[in-house]
Amino acid sequence: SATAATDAGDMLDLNRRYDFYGEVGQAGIRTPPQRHIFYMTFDLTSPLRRDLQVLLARWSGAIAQLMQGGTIGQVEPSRPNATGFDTGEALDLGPASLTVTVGLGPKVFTDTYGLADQKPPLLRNLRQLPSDDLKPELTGGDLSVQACADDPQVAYHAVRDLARIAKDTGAAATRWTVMGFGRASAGKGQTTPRNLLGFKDGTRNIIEEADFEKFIWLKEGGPSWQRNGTYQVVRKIKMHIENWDTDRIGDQNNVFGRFKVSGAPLTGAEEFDTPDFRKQDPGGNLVIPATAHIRLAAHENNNGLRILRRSYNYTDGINEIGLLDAGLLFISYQNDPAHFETIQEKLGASDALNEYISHIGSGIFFVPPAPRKGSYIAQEMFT
Ligand SMILES: C=CC1=C(C)c2cc3[nH]c(cc4nc(cc5[nH]c(cc1n2)c(C)c5CCC(=O)O)C(CCC(=O)O)=C4C)c(C)c3C=C
Ligand SMILES: [Fe+2]
Repeated sequence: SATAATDAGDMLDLNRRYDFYGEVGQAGIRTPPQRHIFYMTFDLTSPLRRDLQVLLARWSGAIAQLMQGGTIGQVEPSRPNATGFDTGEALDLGPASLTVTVGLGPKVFTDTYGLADQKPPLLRNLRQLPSDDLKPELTGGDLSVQACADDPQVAYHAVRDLARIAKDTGAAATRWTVMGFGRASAGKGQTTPRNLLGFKDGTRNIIEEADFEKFIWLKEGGPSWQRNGTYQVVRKIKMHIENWDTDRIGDQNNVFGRFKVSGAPLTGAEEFDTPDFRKQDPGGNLVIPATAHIRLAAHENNNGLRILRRSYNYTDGINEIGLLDAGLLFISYQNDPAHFETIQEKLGASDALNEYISHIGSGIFFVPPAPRKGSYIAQEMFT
């Protein structure tokens, strides 16, 4: 059709704002995906516990103000020789549904910071997975910041001003970053968007509250302050889109096990029809092929495992040989990082999509619950 999606969750309201404090998990996880992301990781640069503590406190205060559409300090100080605190480029743009989600990497929970005994029980580096082609400069990080908004400049401003605070405290320095667009996942009330391969992405995602309780928020194990936290896995996945564009449509549909335009499974007619993984054609071949992405990833074929996907499309422009350089910033949330590994172990080994993608970046972070008002992210781990 020639019209844009008009589900309630697709309507842009640049005055919409979310709360940083007091929610179950941090904002930016269950929040219906906004249109843009600026994702950045940081390395810790100070060995001092106090510096990390001050950074998390100052980030929290700043994020709370930014999510309300405010500045984090003066843009134009009255004394002419003073420096502005807020860089100013988001003035007048509104809150634009900004959420900033902060994650803590494995190095936070070490003796360096006296935090080894506070380590989230399941936090560790991901194991090496089949088909990994990870570049060190796009991998790892001790802190992550996921800023999402309906205006890209609002998201960028948030990350930029948080990076300034990191530098100012001497606690952390930038490591790797991805700017993404065209949310490649759907939340409640949203039309399923498309990734850069042209397929609807996010059809069978976690939506219901009961599933968030079951698969996303941490409920037990570890220190009590970690309750309602979750684990964030991020993968920068390059897509060889120029090769993809030369592939026959029948093959493209077989790669995913779905029809490109409707998003319906190859065994159905409508997007939300349940795939029938047993169905065979008259020749005895599986209608959804053995190597189809959805067959390998579906909870029916993974002992009921489900993860929340909150990905975005990205482009890095043109590569060194003149090809379009683009892909998917895949972000998933789950209450055990092994759930991601179990699915990716299968995908990395057998997915027909592997011909067209490479996992080039990776990170894993514990995302603490939302702080209470007057408190800051992970404050309890310092007490
Ligand atoms: C390890 C987890 C996953 C990675 C990595 C991943 C990469 C990836 N996916 C697409 C496109 C689609 N994925 C779809 C479904 C889907 N993908 C995963 C997991 C990973 N994907 C799951 C768990 C599911 C749901 C499976 C199911 O229950 O049926 C789909 C189909 C539509 C949908 O349900 O979202 C598409 C399309 C790309 C392009 C990609 C890497 C670049
Ligand atoms: Fe997928």
